[in-house]
Amino acid sequence: MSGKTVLKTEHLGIAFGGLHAVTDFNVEIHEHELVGLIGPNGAGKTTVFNLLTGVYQPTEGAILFDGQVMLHKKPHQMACAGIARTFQNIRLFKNLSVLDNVKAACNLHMNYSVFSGILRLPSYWREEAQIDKQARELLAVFHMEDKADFVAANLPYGQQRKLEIARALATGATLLLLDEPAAGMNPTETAELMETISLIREKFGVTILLIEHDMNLVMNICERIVVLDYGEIIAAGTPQEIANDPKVIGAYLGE
Ligand SMILES: Nc1ncnc2c1ncn2[C@@H]1O[C@H](COP(=O)(O)OP(=O)(O)OP(=O)(O)O)[C@@H](O)[C@H]1O
Repeated sequence: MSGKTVLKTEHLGIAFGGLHAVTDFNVEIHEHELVGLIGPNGAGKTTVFNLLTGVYQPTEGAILFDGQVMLHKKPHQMACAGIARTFQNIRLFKNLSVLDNVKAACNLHMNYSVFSGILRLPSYWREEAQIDKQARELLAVFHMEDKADFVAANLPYGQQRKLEIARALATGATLLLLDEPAAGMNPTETAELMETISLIREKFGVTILLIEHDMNLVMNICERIVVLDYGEIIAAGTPQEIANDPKVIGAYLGE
């Protein structure tokens, strides 16, 4: 596999009391890769995302991001380092406009001081104008520029999901973790989402790890797939290899 390693986990694991939700999770993901993380309900997929984003601290193993060991990092520190995510249940600022949702994420890297922000000094306005421009450009990539002033809660479901991805990208992330991006979407919205995911990978050069139950989406756009069952990796490989793996078939059929 070519390209530098963006994310590496070494024997990553977490136990909640006696329950080992994730055990000995080892993956290596390279720059620009699009990797799927699949598995039956309760297999530990979201827990892996919570570990990678600092929501949970591992009880075993390590996470390396861009070659750095990410030890005891909080969610905002993971975001600043370049790991952004979306959620299974959409978490937008529902009462804010579409544009403000994206701008709030851009603010992660704002440089003006609190002082110039409070006093509205020229440096604040310069940066504010720049962020406005960036946010609108990002919305245009998602064909949502005409929705900039809509209240987020009023968008159709599929567009709320797209906005969540736009917001994750606006943080300047290099690794995007998408938790069931197609959940609740109709086939047309899912097809459009698949195009959007491919497009943003090309345009922004991001690396993507996605959890998804829609096998059509996973098999079509992922280059590699990692399969979890009862918190452990039972298979990893190309979509073709995964589709024919007896362990995977067994896990899905509950054997
Ligand atoms: N904070 C927690 N405390 C206790 N148990 C937890 C916690 N978070 C997750 N678990 C347990 O860890 C296991 C894995 O859950 P997780 O949500 O990661 O699965 P999943 O693969 O994402 O499932 P789904 O596809 O249904 O979303 C489950 O048994 C769950 O109950």
